[in-house]
Amino acid sequence: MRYLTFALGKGRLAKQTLELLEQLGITCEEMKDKNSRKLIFVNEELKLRFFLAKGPDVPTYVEYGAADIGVVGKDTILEEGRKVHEVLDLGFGKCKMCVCGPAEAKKYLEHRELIRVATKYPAIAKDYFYNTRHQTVEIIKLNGSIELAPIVGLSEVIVDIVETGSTLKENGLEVLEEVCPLSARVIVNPVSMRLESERIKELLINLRTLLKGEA
Ligand SMILES: Nc1ncnc2c1ncn2[C@@H]1O[C@H](COP(=O)(O)OP(=O)(O)OP(=O)(O)O)[C@@H](O)[C@H]1O
Ligand SMILES: O=P(O)(O)OC[C@H]1O[C@H](OP(=O)(O)OP(=O)(O)O)[C@H](O)[C@@H]1O
Repeated sequence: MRYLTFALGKGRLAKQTLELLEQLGITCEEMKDKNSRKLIFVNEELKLRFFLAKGPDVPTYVEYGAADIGVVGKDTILEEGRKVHEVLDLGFGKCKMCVCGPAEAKKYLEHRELIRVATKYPAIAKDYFYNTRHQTVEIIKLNGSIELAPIVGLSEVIVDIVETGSTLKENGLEVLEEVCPLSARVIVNPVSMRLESERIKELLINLRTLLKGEA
């Protein structure tokens, strides 16, 4: 039997993903060793391999088949646009992609003005402004602390993730429009989906049953 390989996004989603897999009896003891510099972890008994990667790299590993299955935020799936099957909403990591800014920026949206939009998600921002709002804008890619942009005058608005809203509030900004809801999703390589359909289907059925029980 060949190994089934999982790519998990580092950071916020990793812990809950591992906890969920553990509830299905899929454990990887080695992965819990915080001092280890090892990148790939193996469960010999179940013939499974796991690795942690930067979120945006997860769909890349899955598209190329270097991982059969991945767990990543919906934002990353939309932004990366990779050829993968999105098969399950895990229901955690819930947040929203929003257009945010100071209250005064509402008028730029109402009048569809040529404004600057700072974001870590240029593809999502472009799709939203051009295809949904039909508004021409200049998109500026940033890599973090996006809320700074309208404060220091880099852009009129931002497109960013909002969870509790406290980052916005503490910086005098607000949600101006909601782009889409987000949560952690399971993605699968299209070829693996056919070649390993039995094992993958069983895993998905077990995950769905577990999630229903938790709902
Ligand atoms: N408050 C939040 N901020 C950012 N992402 C969140 C939040 N709540 C849930 N998420 C989800 O968690 C995923 C992973 O977020 P995390 O910040 O760990 O990774 P990242 O954005 O790639 O971070 P970094 O750039 O710091 O490595 C996001 O893609 C998103 O789907
Ligand atoms: O609505 P809230 O609960 O305040 O969460 C939203 C904030 O969290 C994320 O930033 P993150 O902590 O990932 O840091 P970053 O801005 O450097 O990416 C996101 O980009 C927002 O800034």
